[in-house]
Amino acid sequence: MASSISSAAAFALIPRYQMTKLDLKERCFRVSLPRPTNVKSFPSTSTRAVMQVGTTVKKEDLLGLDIVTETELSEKGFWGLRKTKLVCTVGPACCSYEQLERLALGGMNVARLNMCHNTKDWHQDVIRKIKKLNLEKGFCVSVMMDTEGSQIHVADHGAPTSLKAEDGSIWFFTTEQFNGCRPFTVQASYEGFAEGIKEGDELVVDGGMATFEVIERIGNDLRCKCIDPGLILPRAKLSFWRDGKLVDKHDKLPTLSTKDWSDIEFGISEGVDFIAMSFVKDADVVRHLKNYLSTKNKFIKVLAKIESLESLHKLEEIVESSDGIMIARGDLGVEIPLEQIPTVQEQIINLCRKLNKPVIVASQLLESMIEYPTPTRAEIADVCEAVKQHADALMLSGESAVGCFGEKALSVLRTASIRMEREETDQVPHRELGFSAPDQIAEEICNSAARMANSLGVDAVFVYTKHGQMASLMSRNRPKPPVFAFTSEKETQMSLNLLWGVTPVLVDLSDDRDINIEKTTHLIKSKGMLKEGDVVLIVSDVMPTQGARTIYQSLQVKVIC
Ligand SMILES: Nc1ncnc2c1ncn2[C@@H]1O[C@H](COP(=O)(O)OP(=O)(O)OP(=O)(O)O)[C@@H](O)[C@H]1O
Ligand SMILES: CC(=O)C(=O)O
Ligand SMILES: [K+]
Ligand SMILES: [Mg+2]
Repeated sequence: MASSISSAAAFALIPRYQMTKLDLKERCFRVSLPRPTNVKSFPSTSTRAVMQVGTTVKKEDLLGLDIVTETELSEKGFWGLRKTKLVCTVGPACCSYEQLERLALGGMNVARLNMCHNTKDWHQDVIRKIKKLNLEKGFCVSVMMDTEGSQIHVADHGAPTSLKAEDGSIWFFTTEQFNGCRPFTVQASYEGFAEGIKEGDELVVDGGMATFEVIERIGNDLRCKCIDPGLILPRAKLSFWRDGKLVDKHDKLPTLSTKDWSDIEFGISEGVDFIAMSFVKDADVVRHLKNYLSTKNKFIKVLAKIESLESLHKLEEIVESSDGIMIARGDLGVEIPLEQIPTVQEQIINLCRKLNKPVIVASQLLESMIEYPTPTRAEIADVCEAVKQHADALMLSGESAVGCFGEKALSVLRTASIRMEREETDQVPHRELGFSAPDQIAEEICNSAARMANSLGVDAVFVYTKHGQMASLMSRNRPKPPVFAFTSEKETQMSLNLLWGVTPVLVDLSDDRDINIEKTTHLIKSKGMLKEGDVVLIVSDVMPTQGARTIYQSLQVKVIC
């Protein structure tokens, strides 16, 4: 894009902080330019990527950097890198090798597989395609498995795609299994769904898509009258309300069902990077899964999904016990009033910043793009608000899984989040996001490092890390320059894919900090990504095995020569 507009016009469009960089460094075409207003928004991924679908890369060309970052760096320089990470749900609309490749090129950092849908064979096929793309084409896309969990929903029984409930119509909600369609009858997924439910309670479909009043309970079944007409979609979620309060039924349901455990075994054997646990109730269940994984594959990260009222009551312990959080606004909106979601989202993100856990904002970010090629203005505002609130990652659900414009939706997420990141960097002075206790050396180093990186205007931060701890502490502080996290652990590289502003780089690190710095600087310089006079801030948690020095976490500023 830089070459398509004159340098004078380009200069006028560069935000303030980038102008400073230009003055200092005279590198106008290495600076990424914001989109001018007269250019059509949201280009398709295929027109912007230099790396074309179908190209195979030579391994020795990669330097442990993934191909998408390398292309972006060579086009736009350090300051042009996107920082917010993007998660795409894979479904029938994007599961071929070519479609997955296009999503990877479009910036997908993590592919999510929802075990609620489709067969194990289908999921296995997708996981293997992603791993093949990583291996053969130089991508670095992590795989997240999302458990089905136990929830009460309309069973999949091959009925028409949706049922229409008219005002005053009488419906029968049953647990009896049947195939096909029975008039005015809905099959519920869970045997005990009517337990404890009384006449006069309200049955709400999908958080308000339609509402019924319970008029009679007959054994396990309910006879209900529609009091707010609407649609009952396949797998619609069912919740009960009494006197304006949710009747909580999750306490009777296991967080990990027998099917979930079998899916987890499958995920372990297929080598997924993240397991997102649906309907987490408390920290115990998160610890239980983490303990189990520690005996099988300790590198798999456990993400707790916040999607029930109960999880909000135990938020702090859940965040603390997990490796990261997903704000699953779809189901959360079934359990709390919709108008509370923006505030709850902000509170969860703040807590994740405080406890240093990556957080994904999920569901309905660009819902209208399932059907339409452009997003609504409100959707863009939602995406920007999530970035502003300091989310690490944004997620596409139906938009990519079943939507007609999945690749475009990804491009919209990318463009909107980059724009918001720039405005934030430009306008907001450095804010202390990291908290640290007096004895937390690593935290204190990273808090200071972020402050220094911003005030010195360094070109990049290099972190040398074994398990990603220092990289996450740097990311938490939202430094303005990009963070390159060098690690020799493949698993660490994959888990860093969810961290805001962190580009993981796989290299063979030694225990000697100086050798590591020398080697990686040389590699990056040889690719033309660093030049003489560039300033790099260096943070390391790679511990020397010999020598008497005990302070192994270190901070250093280096001018490239
Ligand atoms: N693997 C898949 N196969 C078929 N359809 C899928 C698949 N994954 C997602 N979908 C479709 O995409 C839609 C949105 O996907 P997503 O998994 O985000 O939503 P969800 O089912 O509401 O999530 P959750 O059940 O975790 O709350 C689903 O309703 C489903 O129709
Ligand atoms: C993503 C998810 O599970 C939800 O929004 O409910
Ligand atoms: K799920
Ligand atoms: Mg959910």
